[in-house]
Amino acid sequence: MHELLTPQQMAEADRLAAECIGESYPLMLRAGEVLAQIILERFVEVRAVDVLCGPGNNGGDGYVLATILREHGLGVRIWRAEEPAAGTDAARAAGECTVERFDLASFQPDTSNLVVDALFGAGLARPLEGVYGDALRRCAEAKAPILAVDLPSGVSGGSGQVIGTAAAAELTVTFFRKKPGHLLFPGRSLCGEVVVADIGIPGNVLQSIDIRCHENLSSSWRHLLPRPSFDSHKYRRGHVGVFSGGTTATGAARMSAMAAARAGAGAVTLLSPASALAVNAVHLTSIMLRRIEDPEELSTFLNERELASVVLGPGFGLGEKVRNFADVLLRFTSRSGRRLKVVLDADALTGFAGDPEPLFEAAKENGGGTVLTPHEGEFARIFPDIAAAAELSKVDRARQAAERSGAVMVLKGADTVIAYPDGQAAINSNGTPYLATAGSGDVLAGMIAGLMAQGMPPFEAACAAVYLHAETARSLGPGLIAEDLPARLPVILSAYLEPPARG
Ligand SMILES: NC(=O)C1=CN([C@@H]2O[C@H](COP(=O)(O)OP(=O)(O)OC[C@H]3O[C@@H](n4cnc5c(N)ncnc54)[C@H](O)[C@@H]3O)[C@@H](O)[C@H]2O)[C@@H](O)CC1
Ligand SMILES: [K+]
Repeated sequence: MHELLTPQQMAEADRLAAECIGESYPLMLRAGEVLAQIILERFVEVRAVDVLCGPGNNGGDGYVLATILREHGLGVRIWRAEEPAAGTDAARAAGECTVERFDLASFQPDTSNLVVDALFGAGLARPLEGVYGDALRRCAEAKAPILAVDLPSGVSGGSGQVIGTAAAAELTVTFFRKKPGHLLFPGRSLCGEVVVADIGIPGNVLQSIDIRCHENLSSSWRHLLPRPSFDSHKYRRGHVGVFSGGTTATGAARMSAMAAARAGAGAVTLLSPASALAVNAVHLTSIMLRRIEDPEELSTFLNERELASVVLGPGFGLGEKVRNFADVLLRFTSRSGRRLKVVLDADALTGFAGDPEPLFEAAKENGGGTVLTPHEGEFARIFPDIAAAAELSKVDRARQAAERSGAVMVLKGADTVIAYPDGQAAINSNGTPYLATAGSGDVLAGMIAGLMAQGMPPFEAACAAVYLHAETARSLGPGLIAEDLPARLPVILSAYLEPPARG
């Protein structure tokens, strides 16, 4: 159930289902029934319902719902600006519905009633304004309780962007599968709770649809989480290198290093400039320490020791050095024939601002073994044109950046998107505002490197790290600081290493 369908894919699923069943109308009847069931179960106090019906099939669901609710004795009124076009399922539903209609332009929300927003769903094609926008604005101002059918009207199912106007719902009932717009902000915050209802679309229609986007749930990667075998030794569990900044900027790398170790890497070495060796040494116990001053020393070290993955960027500093180090790391695999997976974060991204081509070239040479972890600001510095393209969803921005760089992209935020160069993408949905704290990104970079070092493929390692990072933060809650995350990670990780419960 973690597939996310674009509105076009959902229309295709509806079409295939109708082909299977013989007609599409039963799906609308079922949609109305499940909506009624949910309202009767969840809004037991409500005695009257105002159903706002649009001209398409979203409105059609509203007409079916209104009929059923009235049969259950609720006070029901329909508010509409236009009737559905003749010959559509919505027109049939409207024709079979004898609930009294009122003009949407005169709708004034009564906050003791439930408002059902069945104006527009998957078919939203232009900015929602005029009589529709005004009605939703009045709902928002009155803080009327709203149940949205499929999506809050005005929210794009594809991007989660508001097109024109939208009013926040308490509950959104969507059909068959979620859409990206339920998980991407601002759509996510306007949906309230999202319930996915079964309206009889057979699951096998998905076999004919090329799904490229998923909700980041553990079922996609849990089976790939590394488990040490009895004959493991520390280097077989993967050796991670993390690069430290200078004397006054060492903490970020130590947090990455600790996170890599807590994610299960067998050995972690902090690679520090000479100036910061003493300060790092004071703080390290199980993490090893080694001086790396310049690209030559780095190459020697890489040739000497079998590193599985590295983190470059947290607290590292900008300028030639970070660019040169990134180049050596990204080209190591093709030069040596030994696989080195590379996580570039923070300064290793900003270091390429204004001239990102060398980064993309080198990352491509690393053949899918690179993970870039920008937040929106860092993203805009290395992909300014993609960041500025307002028509692209966050998923499409991450995808285009992954394709351009040949790297797995972790575009961070409250709705972090993980994208693979082939277009596969996952949207994370368990984020928490407690993660908006200094150093949490350094921990994430270390977790990704730690999982990759143990052999987890980069895309799945990034998905798992993003999810487990958020889950760890949720378990800590108020007062969380980044240092808490690695310490807490083993508890969370062990829960996901248990075999999934049956059923
Ligand atoms: N078989 C199906 O296709 C099913 C569809 N279902 C419902 O159907 C919905 C999709 O139906 P539709 O494709 O008809 O799309 P909508 O009902 O979302 O809207 C399409 C109609 O709205 C108009 N429109 C679009 N944007 C507008 C705007 N900003 N201002 C004014 N008019 C605008 C279009 O011209 C079109 O007439 C889903 O969201 C779901 O609720 C469900 O009934 C389940 C079955
Ligand atoms: K709607």
